[in-house]
Amino acid sequence: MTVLVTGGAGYIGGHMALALVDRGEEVVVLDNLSTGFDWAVPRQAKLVVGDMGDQELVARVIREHRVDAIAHFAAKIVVPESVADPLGYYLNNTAKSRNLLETAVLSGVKHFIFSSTAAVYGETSSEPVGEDTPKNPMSPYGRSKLMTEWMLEDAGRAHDLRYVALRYFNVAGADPAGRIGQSTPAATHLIKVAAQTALGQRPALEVFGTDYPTRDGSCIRDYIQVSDLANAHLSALDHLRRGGASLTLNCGYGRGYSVLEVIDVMKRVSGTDFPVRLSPRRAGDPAAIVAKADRIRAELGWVPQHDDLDGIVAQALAWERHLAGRARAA
Ligand SMILES: NC(=O)c1ccc[n+]([C@@H]2O[C@H](COP(=O)([O-])OP(=O)(O)OC[C@H]3O[C@@H](n4cnc5c(N)ncnc54)[C@H](O)[C@@H]3O)[C@@H](O)[C@H]2O)c1
Ligand SMILES: O=c1ccn([C@@H]2O[C@H](COP(=O)(O)OP(=O)(O)O[C@H]3O[C@H](CO)[C@@H](O)[C@H](O)[C@H]3O)[C@@H](O)[C@H]2O)c(=O)[nH]1
Repeated sequence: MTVLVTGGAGYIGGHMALALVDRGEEVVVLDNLSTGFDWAVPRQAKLVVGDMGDQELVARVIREHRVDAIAHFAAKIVVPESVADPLGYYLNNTAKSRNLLETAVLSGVKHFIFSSTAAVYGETSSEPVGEDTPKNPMSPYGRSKLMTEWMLEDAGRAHDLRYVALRYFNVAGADPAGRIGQSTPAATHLIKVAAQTALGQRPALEVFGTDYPTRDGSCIRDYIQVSDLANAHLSALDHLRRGGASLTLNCGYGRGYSVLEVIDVMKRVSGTDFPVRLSPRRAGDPAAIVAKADRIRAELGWVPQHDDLDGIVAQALAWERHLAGRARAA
């Protein structure tokens, strides 16, 4: 039995590939390396460089590696970029996921885990947000992912395929053992950008919007540590292999931090008082989004091990230092 990890050369997929090989699973990664890195794939996993929408290639990989489960991470993920290039996002995230799903069904793969996102909810009035909250995505990125959830739901009804769609909130931090982390140099994620700024790689950190209806005017997010998230996928895989029913679950800790609070933590943990600039709002950002996080614990027995913002920030900093060392050595 082999798990096919699409997007396994990327940030979260790479942590999943690592978690799988750490527990002795056979892993094949399929990645087009558009934002991923071949060196991020654990050496015990096989890397196939290619596109997840390429049905002939995917069918061959499934056959040759006797794939029994697909963990589908491959996507374009930048919210403002999706506002500027919606059709590119619908092609990569929705149309190619359709192809992947069809190949899975035709090839007899029965277990599918999908990287969905809190961005499917959009602006919400209820806080925290439960899975049944009406979906109102504010960006093409969020819509591209919601459409894939719908395809999964329909395909699960029509075919012999069960799935777990995990709606991640804001993923951050790095492998606690320091083996991998978030490596995209142009990443837009707050904690990554704050770590780069603390290390002097960026002149200042911009706060996008300080006039939101939140406790300090900046946006509130639920930051989940990346290996905790990978472990949730392992539990989802075990659930499906046990014959468990299809599920759609939030992945977050159920607690929100504002942008300004995250900056304070980064300043304290790094010991640097880096420059911060107050800037206008960024397109497509909801004011606050925090997970109602009990269903995943009940359904999968998931118990987070790294629910600690100081620790998450310290891991992000350590990984950024590691990347700087790599760049100097190259
Ligand atoms: N980072 C977050 O905070 C976050 C939050 C919610 C959901 N997600 C979801 O998690 C998944 C992984 O995100 P990430 O942060 O690791 O991003 P990432 O950019 O690091 O990883 C995505 C990977 O997919 C690959 N890829 C993209 N399109 C492909 C294609 N057509 N064929 C093959 N490979 C392709 C890229 O090369 C990259 O390695 C995505 O589906 C994203 O929507 C991420
Ligand atoms: O330099 C920065 C970067 C971000 N932010 C703010 O920080 C918050 C978090 O932003 P970011 O880290 O970019 O994450 P989100 O836009 O919330 O989106 C992430 O989290 C979503 C789930 O909530 C995922 O779907 C997306 O893929 C992922 O990018 C937002 O209010 C941003 O405006 C800043 O103020 N300055």
